[in-house]
Amino acid sequence: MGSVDASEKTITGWAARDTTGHLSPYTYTLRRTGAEDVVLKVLYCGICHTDLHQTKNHLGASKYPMVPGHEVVGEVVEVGPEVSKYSVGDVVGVGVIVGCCRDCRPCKANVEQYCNKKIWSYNDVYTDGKPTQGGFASAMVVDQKFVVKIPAGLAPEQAAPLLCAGVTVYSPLKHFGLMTPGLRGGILGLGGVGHMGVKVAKSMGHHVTVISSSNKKRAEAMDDLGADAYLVSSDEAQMAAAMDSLDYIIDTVPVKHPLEPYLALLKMDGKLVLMGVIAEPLSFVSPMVMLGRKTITGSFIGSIEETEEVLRFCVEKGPTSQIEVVKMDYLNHALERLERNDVRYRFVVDVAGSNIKDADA
Ligand SMILES: NC(=O)C1=CN([C@@H]2O[C@H](COP(=O)(O)OP(=O)(O)OC[C@H]3O[C@@H](n4cnc5c(N)ncnc54)[C@H](OP(=O)(O)O)[C@@H]3O)[C@@H](O)[C@H]2O)C=CC1
Ligand SMILES: O=C/C=C/c1ccc(O)c(O)c1
Ligand SMILES: [Zn+2]
Ligand SMILES: [Zn+2]
Repeated sequence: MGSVDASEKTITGWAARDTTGHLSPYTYTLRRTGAEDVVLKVLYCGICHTDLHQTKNHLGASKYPMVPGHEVVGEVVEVGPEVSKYSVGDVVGVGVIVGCCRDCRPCKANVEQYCNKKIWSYNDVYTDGKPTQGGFASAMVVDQKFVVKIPAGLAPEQAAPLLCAGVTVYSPLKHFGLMTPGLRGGILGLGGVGHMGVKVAKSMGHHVTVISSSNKKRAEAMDDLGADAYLVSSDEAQMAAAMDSLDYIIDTVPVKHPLEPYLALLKMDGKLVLMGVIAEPLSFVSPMVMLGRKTITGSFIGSIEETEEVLRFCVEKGPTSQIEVVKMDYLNHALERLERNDVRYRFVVDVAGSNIKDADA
């Protein structure tokens, strides 16, 4: 049993106000702690490309002011009276989803990320009618169902990228039966999600080929991340030599791009798993999938269960995220660098170390 603070907390987050995506301090109130709510002091929050899509309204549904951030690691500072899973002082994580209906087929199958009534951790409306706000803030209040424990052996800043990027690659590999050692995988786009793809797939015993838009990341991919091969997508000779060689490709490119060059890399029955959030039609001619019985599919983050699993997997098998830790006053600069593909490979904001001044403090 925990104690409930009956007052609303006034806190500060960094919010985008319009489609420029520029973030600045914003004061708002958190809901009163409900029976099953966990209040966390945010320690670290990773910056995902989705934060850019949302703050800049790439998907056309952004609502402002918007405090982004969905790779949140925090310390529990208060729990509601019916919280059984967490206690004050626990280090916990929150990802993309903070609510679901609990009654539909996906919810009953514990794949709540596919619930049509899911509630996003920001840019959405909570059950009390208030906007949800994310992790670039001093604190969050989250229902315990959408909170995961950060296991011992994982540094909090290291854990942050696993809560979106990590589980986003783990979930389809598991769901599509692609965890068998010896498989040959491709990672298209070596950014935040892509680099976790290399690390997780290597830890599963796969032969991993990075497919990148330039040669700039070759040495790092091979020497630091452990990739086995590296292709530059514009190099026709390299791409032709690699035809019919991959069991799957995890495609993380965040902008419109042709699919056919990558379908050609797949073996018979190979799978192209789309991850990038792209609000424009992508195209391919049907023989590219028919002649080889290939699959184009997609996958959306992972469930809470899979998030707990990927955290354990990383502790047991050892893959770590490669991060650049920055303070909150670097957030806009970090987003600009992310937009111009200048990060190796995930920014993580040291929120607690940034001395955010809350009105209540
Ligand atoms: N499906 C899901 O559940 C999830 C989807 N996403 C989405 O996945 C995509 C990737 O996210 P994330 O890894 O954080 O993004 P990053 O920006 O960190 O990485 C994207 C990578 O794609 C490549 N790329 C090719 N063309 C471009 C371009 N024009 N601009 C930028 N990058 C380009 C780059 O790799 P290289 O230099 O090797 O070419 C780049 O590093 C985003 O659309 C994001 O919204 C993210 C998380 C979960
Ligand atoms: O970063 C995680 C979110 C991914 C995402 C996938 C699909 C979609 O329509 C989104 O708005 C976000
Ligand atoms: Zn994300
Ligand atoms: Zn549901």
